[in-house]
Amino acid sequence: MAPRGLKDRHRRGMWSEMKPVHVVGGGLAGSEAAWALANAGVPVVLHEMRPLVKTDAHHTEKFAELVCSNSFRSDDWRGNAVGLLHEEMRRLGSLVMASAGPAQVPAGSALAVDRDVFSDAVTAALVAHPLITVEREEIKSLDQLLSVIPDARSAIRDPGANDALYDPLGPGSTALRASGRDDESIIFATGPLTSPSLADSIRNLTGEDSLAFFDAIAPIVHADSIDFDIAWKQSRYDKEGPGGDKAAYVNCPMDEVQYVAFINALNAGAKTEFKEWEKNTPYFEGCLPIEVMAERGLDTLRFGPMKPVGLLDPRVGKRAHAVVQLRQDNKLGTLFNIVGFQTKLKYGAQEEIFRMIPGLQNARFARLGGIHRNTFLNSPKLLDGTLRLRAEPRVRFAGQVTGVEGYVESAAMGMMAGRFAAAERLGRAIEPPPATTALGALIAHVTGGHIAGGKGSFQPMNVNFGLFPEIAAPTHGADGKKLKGEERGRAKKLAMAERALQDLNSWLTAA
Ligand SMILES: Cc1cc2nc3c(=O)[nH]c(=O)nc-3n(C[C@H](O)[C@H](O)[C@H](O)COP(=O)(O)OP(=O)(O)OC[C@H]3O[C@@H](n4cnc5c(N)ncnc54)[C@H](O)[C@@H]3O)c2cc1C
Repeated sequence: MAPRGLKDRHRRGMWSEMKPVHVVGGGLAGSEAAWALANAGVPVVLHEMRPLVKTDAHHTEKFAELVCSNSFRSDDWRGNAVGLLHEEMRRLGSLVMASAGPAQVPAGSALAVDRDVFSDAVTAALVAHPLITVEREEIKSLDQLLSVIPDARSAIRDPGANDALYDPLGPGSTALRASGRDDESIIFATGPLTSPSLADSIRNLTGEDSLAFFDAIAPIVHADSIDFDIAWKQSRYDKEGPGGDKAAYVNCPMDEVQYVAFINALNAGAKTEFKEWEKNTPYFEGCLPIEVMAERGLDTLRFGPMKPVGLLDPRVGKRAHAVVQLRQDNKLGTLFNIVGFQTKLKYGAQEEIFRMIPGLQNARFARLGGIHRNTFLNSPKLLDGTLRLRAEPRVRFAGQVTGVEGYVESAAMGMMAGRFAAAERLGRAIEPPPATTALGALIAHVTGGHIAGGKGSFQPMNVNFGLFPEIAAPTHGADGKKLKGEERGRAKKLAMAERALQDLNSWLTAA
């Protein structure tokens, strides 16, 4: 997948003089960052600690491993912000998007993949690229790849103080060049499970002490252990997927008595104990453990992941009181994950309680749910507009550790960090994409565009239209009729998406 001519130019030694950019972490973000750099003609050393050092969630040594769900969520750019992000990434040559296409499995209007086919494709592309060298090692501290660390704490007290000094095109460049430090460039894309020693080093440099909190993993069930005399296949509201498939999900119905018993069992089930350092750390709101939702009230789950709307139980010809949905997890269709059922219940309790779900009474679990750490920076305070650490601008961050949430968002932030670092290395000016685009809106979120002065409490976020600048919503449809409620909302999203793609194209042309 490397662009034509790159291999030849590499063989002729055109880049032999150029110092590589180091990318630490070969997850979603690190893979995209390495790809963006290498395709711009910049050599890359990609450092990945797996399989020598493991994380609590990864199971393989592949790049861009999907640790939980196999879904990149909606692929519809016209009505959904993550679908728009897919489209923008495709236009910028995303490796993740290119590898997802051939790995796709049925999931209605969502883009879901066979996780092995997907990661194999990303890994093969990176390993084959002539400008990418892979090093399997843990980078234990920020300064392991840097010659000298400046007085970071003073820069934290006065954010931006180092900006001019380190700007490769700015007034301080000459002094840095003389010291041989201006061509050092590292992207840390070590993700929510950044190894503890590196996390300590980041904390020491930034002075931040609130880098960790958690979210949880949903269980995966073997398809042949689902009882299809009870469960049935149907997409919510019979929404069509790409191949016209209206039955992408497996649905397990519950009546009121079964539902109440299930909630009681969740509330009583044995939970994983929090470690001392994990206490008082908040969850991702979008990824709450099922038992935490159950604690919030009897009907919370019925209005969340167990909502029965848009689904008709064919056995009785009516809507169930609650429905548990499962989504295909691999290309073969042999595994299904329980949608939204991330959990911190103990393994024994999970098997017992999830087998109370009608249709899953004999379920065999390929993977049970789990609990994990999530490491992220207070980015509005720490990072500049091109994702550089203000206190040490030779260092960039990318991916989930910057405070975005989700596979696609993490990959997007890797792609942008790679493009910024490539432009810097090649001596080209680069502006972040406009905030009217999904990519620009995400960067604005993490670098403080939406939090005045970078103050306030910063929380990781999925891409959503709430991050985009306002647009006047169309009041009338193409047929001249006045739009109402939901119609107007849809028209507004479409207008925002069209504006985004237009602005992205202008930005790409100007770059
Ligand atoms: C358990 C779990 C479940 C999740 N479930 C979902 C989900 O279902 N859907 C979703 O959209 N998002 C999910 N996320 C959130 C997030 O989108 C993913 O974690 C995503 O993989 C983040 O991409 P990343 O590239 O930033 O980090 P990662 O993909 O985790 O990549 C980071 C890489 O850095 C390596 N690394 C770490 N420290 C070092 C070091 N010191 N030296 C060298 N290498 C290092 C790791 O081994 C890893 O390969 C989940 C996160 C976790 C932890």
